[in-house]
Amino acid sequence: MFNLIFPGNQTADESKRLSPDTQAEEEEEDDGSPEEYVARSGFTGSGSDQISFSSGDRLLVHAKPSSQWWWAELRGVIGYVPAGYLRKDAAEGEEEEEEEEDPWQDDEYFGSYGTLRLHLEMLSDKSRTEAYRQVILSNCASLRNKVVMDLGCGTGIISLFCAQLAQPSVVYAVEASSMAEYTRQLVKQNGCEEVVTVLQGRAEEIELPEQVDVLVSEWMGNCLLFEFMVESVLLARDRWLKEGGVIWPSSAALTLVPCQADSYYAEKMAFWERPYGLDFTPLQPLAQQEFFTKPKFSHLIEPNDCLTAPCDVLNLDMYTLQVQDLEEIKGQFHFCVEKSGVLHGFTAWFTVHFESLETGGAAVELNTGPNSEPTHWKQTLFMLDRPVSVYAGDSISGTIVLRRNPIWRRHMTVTLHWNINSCTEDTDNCQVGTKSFPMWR
Ligand SMILES: N=C(N)NCC[C@H]1O[C@@H](n2cnc3c(N)ncnc32)[C@H](O)[C@@H]1O
Repeated sequence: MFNLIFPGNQTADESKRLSPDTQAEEEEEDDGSPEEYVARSGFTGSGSDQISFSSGDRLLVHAKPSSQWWWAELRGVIGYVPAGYLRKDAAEGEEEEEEEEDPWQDDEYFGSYGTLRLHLEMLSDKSRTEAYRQVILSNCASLRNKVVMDLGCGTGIISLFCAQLAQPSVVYAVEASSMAEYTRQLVKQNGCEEVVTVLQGRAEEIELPEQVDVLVSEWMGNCLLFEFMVESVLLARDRWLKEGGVIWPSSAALTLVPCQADSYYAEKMAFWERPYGLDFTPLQPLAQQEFFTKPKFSHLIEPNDCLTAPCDVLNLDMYTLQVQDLEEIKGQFHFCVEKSGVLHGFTAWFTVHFESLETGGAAVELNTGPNSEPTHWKQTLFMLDRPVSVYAGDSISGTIVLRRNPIWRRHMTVTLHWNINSCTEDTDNCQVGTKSFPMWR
């Protein structure tokens, strides 16, 4: 898991990592006059306060209330625009060599996997790590003499499980970060060098000496797709997986549920109502913008926060999924409210399945939802701008769209559209809502 750009609720030690907030502070102090920016790519605004633009449009930026959303003007229309879609327009004659930032942000990304913090977090996650161990254990007989690729092996834990619990002919452990040199030491330290070969490099670029029978990877990010490491897995599948080979995980599902989030709402919004007997409610619009614009990663939803039964909104088949499918993935949902309560938002989590190498063998499942052992991913909470009371029998239906950022290739925007239909016959009130959540650019 990797927090490329930290959400508003980042912890103190994470705040020192480069994030747009830091970049915004580093930009020269502006003198308040609007600045001209050029759109790197087109954007379709959602809601009344965002403006749409096309690639190449010149926008006048009047204010930068946050690192994610700026207040800008285009052809007389003013509204919020996503800062990541804009680049400064070089002044006339000024030779501004704008250092084009890597859209994959690989320096930060692989740089952070070169330290132990994230590997310790992943290895300390027993649910995650034991699930992969169970996959190897339950397929140990079929893995005999097989050629395996472990994509993004990190410290090599999956490769070591393969060598320790089964007898594959070889495991190619591919790792792009500097952790690879330590992974080699761990392989040797555990007497697995006969079976495990560590290759340092990006999976898309390294050369394997042969095709593989099994491609295994732990690629899942927050809300399943964040980091978009899945693209590397699909490219490796197409290039290195034998016809009839097995990919682990074999499938992935994203699950959604309408939920209450009383304590989070109280902590970030209700707090301003009467702090120390004073009325701080004029700050609530700021709180909404700052705390509810982005999803909340690592949210732990209690089962009784769920207002309905959850619903799988996306199902990905790792054998047929194509890289271009990742640009925009749509899902639908229909929930029946089981108990009256307050709809503060929606919570998402994922489940992956590992099919058995033996025909008819049992699949292994890794479920990161509230009814399973917690994992380091926990769940992802999408807070609505305003809570809505809902009643048993109401229905909540709508769509979820995961739209990959056309510029920052590890990021996406999650857009929710919902209709709340009251069940009481005498009122035909149907509340409609929509909100887009940048993750993170
Ligand atoms: N969300 C996750 N599971 N992240 C695990 C990412 C692990 O895979 C490594 N990794 C990610 N993408 C790649 C890639 N294309 N090639 C090789 N290693 C990769 C990364 O350095 C880290 O050790």
